Amino acid sequence: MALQHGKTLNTHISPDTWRSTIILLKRMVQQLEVNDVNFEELKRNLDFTASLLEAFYTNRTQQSFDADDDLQLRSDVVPVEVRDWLASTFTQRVQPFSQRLEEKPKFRSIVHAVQAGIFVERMFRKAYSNAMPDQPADVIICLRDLDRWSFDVFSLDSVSSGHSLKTLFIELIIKHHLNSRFKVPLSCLMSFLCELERGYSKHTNAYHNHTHAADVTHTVHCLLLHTGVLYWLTDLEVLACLFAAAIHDYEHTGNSNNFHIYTRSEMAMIYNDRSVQESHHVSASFRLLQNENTNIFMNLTRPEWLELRTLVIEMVLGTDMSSHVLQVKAMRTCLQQHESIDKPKALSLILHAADISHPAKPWSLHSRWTPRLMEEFFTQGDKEAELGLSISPLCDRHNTPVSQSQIAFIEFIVEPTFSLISDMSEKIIIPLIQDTTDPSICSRYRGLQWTVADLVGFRSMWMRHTEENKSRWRDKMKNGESHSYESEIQTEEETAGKEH
Ligand SMILES: Nc1nc2c(ncn2[C@@H]2O[C@@H]3COP(=O)(O)O[C@H]3[C@H]2O)c(=O)[nH]1
Ligand SMILES: [Mg+2]
Ligand SMILES: [Zn+2]
Repeated sequence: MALQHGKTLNTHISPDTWRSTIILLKRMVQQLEVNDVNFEELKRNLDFTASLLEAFYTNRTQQSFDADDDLQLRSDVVPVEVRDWLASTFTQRVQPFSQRLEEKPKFRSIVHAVQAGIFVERMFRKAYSNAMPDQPADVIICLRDLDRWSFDVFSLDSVSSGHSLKTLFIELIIKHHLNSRFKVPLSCLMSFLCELERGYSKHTNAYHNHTHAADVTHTVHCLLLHTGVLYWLTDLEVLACLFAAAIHDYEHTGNSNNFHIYTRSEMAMIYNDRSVQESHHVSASFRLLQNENTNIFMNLTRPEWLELRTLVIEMVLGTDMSSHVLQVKAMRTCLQQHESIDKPKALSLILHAADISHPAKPWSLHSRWTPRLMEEFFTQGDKEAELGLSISPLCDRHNTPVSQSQIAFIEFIVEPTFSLISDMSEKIIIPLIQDTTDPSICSRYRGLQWTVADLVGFRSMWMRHTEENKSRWRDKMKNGESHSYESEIQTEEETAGKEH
């Protein structure tokens, strides 16, 4: 029994986490023995162990991802069209990672980490939001859920009159104290965000618009918070993460990179077919900063600015889906070989995970993103048909198995990525906790202890959602899914009607 457990744990929950749990349980017993019980703490610790056991239980039924065999697509399970799409989108052999200066991960001091833990704990528990004072009441109410994985960005977009990206970005910058730390002029920030939102509307995309950018920015914030990776970062790195998320699809054309390459678009010519759109998103966003009125980083020192730019470029280029397999493989190998984790690689993976996170969110959100994305794919298919090109996989509005493709996307792409993020975060966070030997820090230990609990809870939370979403898609398949877009839109409206 013990051996069997150990085997499963190696893939999903690290021995360090189990050790921390045992310490926690022993501490609870000691407290009970001497009748020194803090009910809040006891409840939190029990929550933690329950979440861990829940994650363990779910893991046993979870299909594991073997990075050595790329996507491991079994032809009897995945339809040909979906397999073609997965292979052409995620396994393209691209250029090796660019050489960067050998950079050892820089840990914030443990004192810093513990302080951050307490700070984050406070952020979570705060019953009010730090919203700008002149925000409408509905916006303030909506932003109270900002730290929650189930935060509804569609609601924020509606109560902020279509300014979810602007509202959310400002809120997060203030929340992380980055405006004061980097002396970001508020007027510049406003103008920059207006331009950013304008760029996201340029091609009137159903999916790749400012709401998606707001969603990804929020998700990056949540990932940093719930995994505890936030404690590992400097303020500048947090700023880089939020900025990269906000700009990561700026001026997206609504087409795939392959479409740009096949049609020899202007962008493909400029960027030599390499990460065509991602290169544009970064380049065009940095161009915005060239203008004095929109230069939100005007008060950064030159080294700060260079470090931020390097990080943002690497993170946004890492959202090119054709680098998915390489990214996942490299991080898996790093974890397996107990190498130190490269910060830019870790942060790129977090942005990539946030970019594909909606299938790991509640169905009420996932079911609203899917038809938007499908409509964008189908619009490209219509263009391809018009141009006499063959229609790309998943882009034929009359013949696309949406449910099957979503199940495959969740199983082969989303779950392995989130599993990796969870493992990586454990590896980053556990040493921060174990190194806590200074007695003055021990008294503040509870903040970080709580974070480990949150990290374990995070794993079981996303697993619950991916399982639920796959099961919803399976039900749709059983009920005879029509391959037409109209039926998907109707489903979305029904869902929204039922759940709101
Ligand atoms: N098939 C499928 N692809 C998705 C889904 N969510 C995101 N993606 C793809 O993942 C990509 C991530 O980067 P982008 O946001 O540029 O474009 C996104 C889509 O191409 C999904 O639910 N299903
Ligand atoms: Mg993109
Ligand atoms: Zn995106």
